Amino acid sequence: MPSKARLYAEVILPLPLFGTFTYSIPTTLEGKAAVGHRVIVPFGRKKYYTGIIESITPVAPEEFEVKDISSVLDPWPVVKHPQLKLWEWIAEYYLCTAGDVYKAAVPAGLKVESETFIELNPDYEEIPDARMTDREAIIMQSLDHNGKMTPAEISKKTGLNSIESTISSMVERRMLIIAEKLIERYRPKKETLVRLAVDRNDNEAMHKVFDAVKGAKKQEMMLITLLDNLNKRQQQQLPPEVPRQHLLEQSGLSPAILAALASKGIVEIFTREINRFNYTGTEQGELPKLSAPQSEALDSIHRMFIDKNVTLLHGVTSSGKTEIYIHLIDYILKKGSQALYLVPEIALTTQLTRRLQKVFGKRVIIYHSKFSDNERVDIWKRMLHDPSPCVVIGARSSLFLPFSRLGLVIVDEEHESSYKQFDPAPRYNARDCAIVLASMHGAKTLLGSATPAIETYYKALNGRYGLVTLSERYEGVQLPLIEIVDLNDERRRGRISGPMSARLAMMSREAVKGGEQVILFHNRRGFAPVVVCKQCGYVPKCQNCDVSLTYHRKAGEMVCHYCGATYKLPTICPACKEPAIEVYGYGTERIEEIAESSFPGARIMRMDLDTTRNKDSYLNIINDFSLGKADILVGTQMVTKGLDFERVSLVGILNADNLINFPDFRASERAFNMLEQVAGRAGRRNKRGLVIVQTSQPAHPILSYLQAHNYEGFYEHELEERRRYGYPPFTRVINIYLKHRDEDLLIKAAAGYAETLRHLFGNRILGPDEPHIARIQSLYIRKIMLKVEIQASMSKVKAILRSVYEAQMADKSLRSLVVYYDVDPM
Ligand SMILES: Nc1ncnc2c1ncn2[C@@H]1O[C@H](COP(=O)(O)OP(=O)(O)OP(=O)(O)O)[C@@H](O)[C@H]1O
Ligand SMILES: [Zn+2]
Repeated sequence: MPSKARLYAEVILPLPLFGTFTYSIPTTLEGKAAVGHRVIVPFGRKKYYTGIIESITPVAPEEFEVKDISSVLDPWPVVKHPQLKLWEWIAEYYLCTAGDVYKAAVPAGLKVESETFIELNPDYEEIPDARMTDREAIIMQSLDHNGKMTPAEISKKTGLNSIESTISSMVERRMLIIAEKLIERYRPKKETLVRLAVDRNDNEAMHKVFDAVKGAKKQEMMLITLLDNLNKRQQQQLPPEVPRQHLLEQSGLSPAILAALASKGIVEIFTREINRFNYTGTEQGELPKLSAPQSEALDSIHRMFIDKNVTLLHGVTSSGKTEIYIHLIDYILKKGSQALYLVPEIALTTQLTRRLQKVFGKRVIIYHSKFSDNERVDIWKRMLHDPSPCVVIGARSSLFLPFSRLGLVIVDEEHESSYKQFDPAPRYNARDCAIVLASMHGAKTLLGSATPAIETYYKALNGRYGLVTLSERYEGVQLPLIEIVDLNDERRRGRISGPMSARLAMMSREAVKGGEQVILFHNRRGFAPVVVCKQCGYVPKCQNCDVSLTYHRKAGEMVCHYCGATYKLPTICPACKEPAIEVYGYGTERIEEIAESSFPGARIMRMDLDTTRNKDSYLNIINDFSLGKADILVGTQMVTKGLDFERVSLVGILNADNLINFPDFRASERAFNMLEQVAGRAGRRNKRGLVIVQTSQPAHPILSYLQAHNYEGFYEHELEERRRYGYPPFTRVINIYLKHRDEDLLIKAAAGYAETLRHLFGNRILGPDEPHIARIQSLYIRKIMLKVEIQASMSKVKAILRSVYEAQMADKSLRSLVVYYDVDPM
């Protein structure tokens, strides 16, 4: 029998393993399995995963036996061509695997995976004298009672801990069997509807229907409610069906009544899948009218885009960058394309959504990680099947949505470090990926900021990017006045108690009295960042991380801000046994409390990680503050950027030292940006705002640039430092992280690794160093830094890094060493 040539698929799996995996396409699936499709494939001994087909080839792999694809999940590709190209680029550039990118890019609901279930072996015959331990008996009973369960469920049901070894011994003795089952996590949303089972225009039939409910008052009422609704819907040209819930609520009758009508064959009750994506936006409204400088800037952007793919809009805070973005988006939508509007933090989507919906109505799509997985799948599906013009507002992961005709990407606050994902891989910078994504679509990118990243401004000045400047605030409001308060001096003069100088307290009080609002910014959350024994100096640390704990009073516990582990505050010092544990310092929780007592009558709100755990909490805080339901907003960096509150006249920065003193080459840049941004929240309308900066280093150069709102000056100063010490934009930095449970082994391994690298890269290698936090989640950490000249070939550099990795890992004793890279660290 002449065998037809087979086809093979290269499949990306959601696993941290390099490369793609080859599967054969069974003849039954030929034509159905194509690039970008979701497929279920077997992997390892028993597992099944959802993979994405990256490519198809007729060339059979030589060395090994390939397995078949088990099934193809959809009749269409779930990932489109430019997206796959972006994934490839990210994996290559950020030195991670395609699987890492896949995991981050696609909502979990689209990744059906197999899960391990344990069940009783129906063929197991109890041998009369076989001994069973108590634990085994309990597990047997529970499985008999509940049917198959995952190991975790068994643990929960039986209350037994560490059951893995018990289970595996029972499996070996054939008492239990392991089954793999595919779990689909995505649940489509369903709507239950009611329609009439007979033709409403058929008088005879309708007579019979009314006869059938004669005497049954409630059924008759229900029927009339239904008919009423159907009439109304007919007038509105809507389909002849009514949501069941609506009928029940309107009639005030029970589901049993409706069921009775159904059993008499009068109505039909049926369900239908609906997209959670909410189409109920308002209709398209007016575009904002631009001021003269804004229109000029918009024209310049259009002109820049003629020969530049990327343009930087450098506009001071409250200059109306958002309004310009809105005009650009409108232009793109009218051309029939889609736009992506990236913001660095979810908090920013709330105010923006409202501003954009006013103009673009239901064409605004919001996407970020606070959406439930089901909601994310629904948005994904909508984007997949509906290529019509839309604007997506989102945090970094919205980059991965299946755009079909992207025409414009806006990266607002492009300097923000939160665009960089630090953990887990892919450690990508969404701004830089957005530029690549746009170019893959032939689209343009607009970067916007009042404080551009040094690298971005450098590229703009050198002509790589277009540059458009907007140097005045909307309606010519002056940039806020910056007043520096010297904390040391205040202490000497006894003019400070607690976290607030007398000056800041007085100005806050005055602002509130005058009906204005105040933002107090402090970049530490919790109640007190220092817990210490007064007697012996003992400081409680996280058991998993090299981090001292922060006391959270409301929760009544100490928290590790790295891994989230919580501990009880000891009353007695575990080291010296004295009851001398004290808490010091200030976090936002404590500042809120102090503000409450210092400003009696003032209404105070707090916005930080602890008060914004769920999706609506941002919205509520921002809305309430906008509506003037509070006078003072205390917050962490969340309050610093992009937010637009009309009545804020005073911003207090409680401790600028926390920002300035950071041992890393980006510290000054980060501090300047954050200070300028938070200052920019003050006095955005009408009156000039005031910013009070408390610091013990009043002469620090950053602060004088801040006082003059002199971004260019700061840039020149910082660029000189970067040049002198060989940092970006003059070099490219790749940090190589090594982690291991065993510190001694790690120290040796890191020294060896750095030595090998130094042979190849010379003095471009720095370290190994112990990072600021040298142990996280029980793993010790060392960092090696590689700085390469900007002209060097990155593909060569990366090839060398890979070969070093392979050579090092050949040493069996380093098997469990974790190695990863952070390319362009922030
Ligand atoms: N052309 C305009 N018409 C009406 N209002 C405007 C106009 N331009 C700006 N504004 C108002 O001025 C305020 C500041 O504008 P916007 O928030 O766009 O500034 P921004 O440049 O994005 O500032 P930031 O960098 O601080 O985020 C907003 O409340 C906005 O509505
Ligand atoms: Zn920890």
